[in-house]
Amino acid sequence: MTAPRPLHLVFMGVSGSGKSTVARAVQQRLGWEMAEGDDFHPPENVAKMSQGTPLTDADRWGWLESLADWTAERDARDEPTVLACSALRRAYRDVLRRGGEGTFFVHCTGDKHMLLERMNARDHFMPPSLLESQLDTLEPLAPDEAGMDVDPALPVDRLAAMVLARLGLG
Ligand SMILES: Nc1ncnc2c1ncn2[C@@H]1O[C@H](COP(=O)(O)OP(=O)(O)OP(=O)(O)O)[C@@H](O)[C@H]1O
Ligand SMILES: O=C(O)[C@H](O)[C@@H](O)[C@H](O)[C@H](O)CO
Repeated sequence: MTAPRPLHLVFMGVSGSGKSTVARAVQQRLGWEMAEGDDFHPPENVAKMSQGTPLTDADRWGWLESLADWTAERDARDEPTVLACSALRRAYRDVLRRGGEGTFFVHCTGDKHMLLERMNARDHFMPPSLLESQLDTLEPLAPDEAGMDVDPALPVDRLAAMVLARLGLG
């Protein structure tokens, strides 16, 4: 029997959906290395978003490749990882899946009203005006993609426990 590959948990969703918050909660429970996708954006992407202009596919490919490379490096060392990354389209997730066979997506969903409220309440470069384009771009997980949906209206502790339970890590 072949040894199981390390797990790579990717917390995905539109801006304000809580992916970074839930990813961090899970990371703290598991102690795995975590990357924040926002930290990998080139300055041009951050400048664009800050000015209220949505990113295009062309803006995202290099960024996604750098995240897949980060994961692949750890996969090669048999190390599991946690990543927070919007991963809005299936084609984007295809790039991230190149990081390792054990890639599993946790989609933080949430209704638009709640997302807007949360975006308005925080201090962040991503303006709430970009939520609409994020929702237009979003392609939810298809049944054949390894992953699960979670509702970010629930408390963070509960969400982290649900993810761990689903993966048999709780
Ligand atoms: N389950 C939750 N319950 C209550 N508040 C939450 C929950 N999850 C996240 N939040 C709050 O909602 C806001 C957005 O969360 P967070 O920054 O994690 O979202 P995000 O998806 O990473 O957004 P972005 O991609 O724009 O950085 C934050 O202020 C965070 O504290
Ligand atoms: O794919 C994208 O459009 C981006 O990753 C955005 O989702 C932002 O980085 C994030 O929401 C801000 O934190």
